[in-house]
Amino acid sequence: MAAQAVLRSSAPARLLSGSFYIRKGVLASWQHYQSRRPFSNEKVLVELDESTVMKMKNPPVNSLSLDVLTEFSISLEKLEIDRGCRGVILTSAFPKIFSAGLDITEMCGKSAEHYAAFWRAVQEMWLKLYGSNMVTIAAINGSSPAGGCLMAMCCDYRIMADNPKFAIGLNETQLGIVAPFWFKETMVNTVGNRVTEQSLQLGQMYPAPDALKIGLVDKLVTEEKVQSTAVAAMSQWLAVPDHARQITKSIMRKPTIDNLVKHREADINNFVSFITKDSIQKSLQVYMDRLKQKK
Ligand SMILES: CCCCC/C=C\CCCC/C=C/C(=O)SCCNC(=O)CCNC(=O)[C@H](O)C(C)(C)COP(=O)(O)OP(=O)(O)OC[C@H]1O[C@@H](n2cnc3c(N)ncnc32)[C@H](O)[C@@H]1OP(=O)(O)O
Repeated sequence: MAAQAVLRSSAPARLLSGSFYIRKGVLASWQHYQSRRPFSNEKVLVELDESTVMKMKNPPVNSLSLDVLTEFSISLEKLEIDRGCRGVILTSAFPKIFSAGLDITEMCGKSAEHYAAFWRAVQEMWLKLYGSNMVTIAAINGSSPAGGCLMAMCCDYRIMADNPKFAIGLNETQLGIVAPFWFKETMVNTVGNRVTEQSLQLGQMYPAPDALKIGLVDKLVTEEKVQSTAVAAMSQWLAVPDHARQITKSIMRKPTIDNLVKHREADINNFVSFITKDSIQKSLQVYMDRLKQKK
């Protein structure tokens, strides 16, 4: 029930509405006490040290299952209403993998109701992260295909481990599926139209150095320095007055967010009718089999 309640609330209210601050003020004291403690979730750890760090921990590859997405949205919502938290670093608990993207098993052989619930959870994660009032920094400590890349692109700043074996991109077409319009818009807002057009059609994954060249990530550092560099970047971003930074972020992102909010139900219906097609189910199955065979 709690998960559903959170999943129905919408992120733009956080980024765009003044009432958010009133709510923050009223609830601040007990929330401050509550949320300054680390959360002990199963698959999304929230550590409150020098900086607030959200660590995805869904072995083996941090695929974004319905559970992970739900837990992620709830954790982010908790931080969002915590006045003591102005910024969050998003990373992975595992070396070498940031996130393998959406959990393909959630999109195979399930009911239409399941697909609809799953897709709503994907949308909610995006609305909350892309629409966050907080400074969000992705510490990309490994590969990050598709939904993993989307999460990273939702952040304000991206630091990636400097290893050409780690790649990032929206590779959906390689699976025989299509990145929806709001994935596309997030990428356009990050790297521009021309690069997005080519990347999406080819389903291109960019090794870290190439990701830096096209502006998909902002900085490369050695694997060991990813998190400390994120902490340093966070202090830089937090030196800017919150209200000015938040309004600017909102001006930049509002049209993209509004577009999904407006078409949210149609987007769910589109996803369900697309993913239930036999040909798409077959493509996903072939892709999964190939993943398993590569060992
Ligand atoms: C016209 C309108 C359109 C409307 C919308 C329509 C369509 C919907 C679009 C949906 C958008 C989709 C977004 C996505 O995110 S799809 C997921 C894409 N992800 C990938 O392609 C990543 C695949 N995985 C990998 O490339 C590699 O696993 C790796 C992440 C680079 C890690 O490599 P490695 O360390 O070598 O691990 P393994 O490959 O051995 O994998 C370990 C086990 O994990 C399983 N696995 C991997 N990825 C996933 C995944 N995304 N979901 C579920 N399971 C995954 C893999 O099969 C291995 O399992 P096993 O141990 O049981 O063999």
